[in-house]
Amino acid sequence: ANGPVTLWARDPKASAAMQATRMNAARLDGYTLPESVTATSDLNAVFQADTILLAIPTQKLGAWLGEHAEKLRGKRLVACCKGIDQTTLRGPVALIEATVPDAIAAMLTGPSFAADIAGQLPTALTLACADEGEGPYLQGCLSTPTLRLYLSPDVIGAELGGALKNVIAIACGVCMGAGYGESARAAVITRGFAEMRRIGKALGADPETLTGLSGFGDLALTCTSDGSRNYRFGQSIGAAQDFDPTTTVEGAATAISVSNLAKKHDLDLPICTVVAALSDGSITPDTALATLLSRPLRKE
Ligand SMILES: NC(=O)C1=CN([C@@H]2O[C@H](COP(=O)(O)OP(=O)(O)OC[C@H]3O[C@@H](n4cnc5c(N)ncnc54)[C@H](O)[C@@H]3O)[C@@H](O)[C@H]2O)C=CC1
Ligand SMILES: O=C(CO)COP(=O)(O)O
Repeated sequence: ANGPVTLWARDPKASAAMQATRMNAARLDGYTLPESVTATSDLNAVFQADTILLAIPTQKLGAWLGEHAEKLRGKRLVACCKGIDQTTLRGPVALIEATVPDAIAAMLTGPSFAADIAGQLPTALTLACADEGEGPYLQGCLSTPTLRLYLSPDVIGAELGGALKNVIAIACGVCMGAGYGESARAAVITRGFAEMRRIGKALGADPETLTGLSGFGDLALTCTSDGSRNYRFGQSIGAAQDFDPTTTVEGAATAISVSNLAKKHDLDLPICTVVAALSDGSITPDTALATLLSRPLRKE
């Protein structure tokens, strides 16, 4: 809404339809694009901008950045995706920093369903940027009267919160789909949050960041709402129902990355580990439950 904004999509038919109808019927039906938005499939139009928001799913981001690294040099690159890359075990900001080292990297994250933002419902997010000069600039130009951005210098904490809450949301969906109940879901949210803090500590995140919008805030939203695709994916596993494989479910891939991070850093992450196995169908919900409940009793 603060435009002008160029909205790029790979598929020329999809971008032409968006430009003509002012809607994205396939992904965000019922919402009109602001007049300031121009949809295109021409990437050169994107490279003319100084600030680029990247909403490509995390597992595809590294290759896209690598392909266009030269054109992205010196730009402000704001990652909007939430996940940990399976190949490199990096989050979106670390992927940007590794691939386009002279870009200004930032992360926009926190509790926000796309439809809520498009409907101009009140929303608060974290804008994480380690650059003290550019962070406030991005905070200002991406905030609107209904979209309130809080600034953080902690990009590691912000990218971990967004990535890990999706994994815990799958576990919560499984819990509800399998009929384990709301008390069990509350336990998963709480013990999942403990795992998030454990990973954050190992990777150098500020613990305060994980208690903010990008961590606890997004965990609260995604673990309790079937507006979340990760939660719904978990529900389908719990209820042994089919799930549309074309739906973007970042937490399934990220759970595997987290399991590998657990091995690398010698971390005990039981919920994330069972989510990785549940997501690829190698264990059932009842086996996951038995695994978690039979662990030795310990201090909280
Ligand atoms: N939808 C939501 O409410 C929110 C989504 N996000 C994050 O945004 C990211 C994207 O999610 P959505 O936009 O919701 O998913 P989506 O599935 O609606 O859209 C993803 C788009 O990326 C395109 N795409 C896939 N691979 C690509 C590639 N290699 N190059 C170019 N385009 C490619 C797909 O064709 C699709 O149009 C995810 O990381 C998600 O966690 C974050 C906050 C809210
Ligand atoms: O990140 C989101 C909300 O903050 C969207 O969650 P899903 O990707 O699970 O739909």
